Amino acid sequence: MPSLGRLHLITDTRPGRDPLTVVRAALTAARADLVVQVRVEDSATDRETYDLARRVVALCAPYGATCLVNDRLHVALAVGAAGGHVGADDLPVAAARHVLGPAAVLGATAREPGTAAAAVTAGASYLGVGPCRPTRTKEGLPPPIGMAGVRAVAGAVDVPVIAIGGVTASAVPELRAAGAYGVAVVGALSGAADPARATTELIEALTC
Ligand SMILES: Cc1ncc(COP(=O)(O)OP(=O)(O)O)c(N)n1
Ligand SMILES: Cc1nc(C(=O)O)sc1CCOP(=O)(O)O
Ligand SMILES: [Mg+2]
Repeated sequence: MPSLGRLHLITDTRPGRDPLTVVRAALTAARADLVVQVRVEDSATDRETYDLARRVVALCAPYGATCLVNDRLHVALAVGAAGGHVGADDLPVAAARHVLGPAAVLGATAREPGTAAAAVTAGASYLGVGPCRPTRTKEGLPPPIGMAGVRAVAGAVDVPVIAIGGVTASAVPELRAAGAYGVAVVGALSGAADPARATTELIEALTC
């Protein structure tokens, strides 16, 4: 399995957003270092998800960037994505690994060390850990786990920890110091006036 990119751009498909324009801009700046996770609203149909994911796979390919699909692993397989991401309401990690196969990238959400270690044992190749900080992008999340929460999970596992939730470039140094390998963002790129420049700032913070 190739090494995992440190910057994960999660598509923002809320009304009024333009996820493909943001993906294109981020790819020009991050190239092969970018992981794009196709995440859609729960109300989106499988066909809509498939159409978006197919386009993202095609955009990523010339750059050697990685495309993952959130939740809907059948869509990941159908479009030839590199893998997927699952959380507590999705397929269990072991079942997701069975569906995707041994070579796929498989992310799992974990908020504390016990579930993190269990997810790795079940087959997760990276963990999405958060919310690190307050975020308005997703409703219904538990309170932020902060840097201490990231540190606790990172100390319990030997796979990359991808910090998520309210992440900005200025927060990256403390997240790395807490053990995060990389970050996943929605608003920091989707809401940026210049997504390519914002991508460069995140990559620089992640690799300096
Ligand atoms: C990198 C990363 N981390 C966490 C999540 C959240 O997944 P989940 O808990 O399944 O919630 P939804 O995104 O499906 O609403 C993620 N998608 N990516
Ligand atoms: C989809 C998602 N999952 C989270 C979790 O903590 O599990 S936080 C989140 C949204 C992250 O968006 P932003 O970068 O705009 O804060
Ligand atoms: Mg999910």
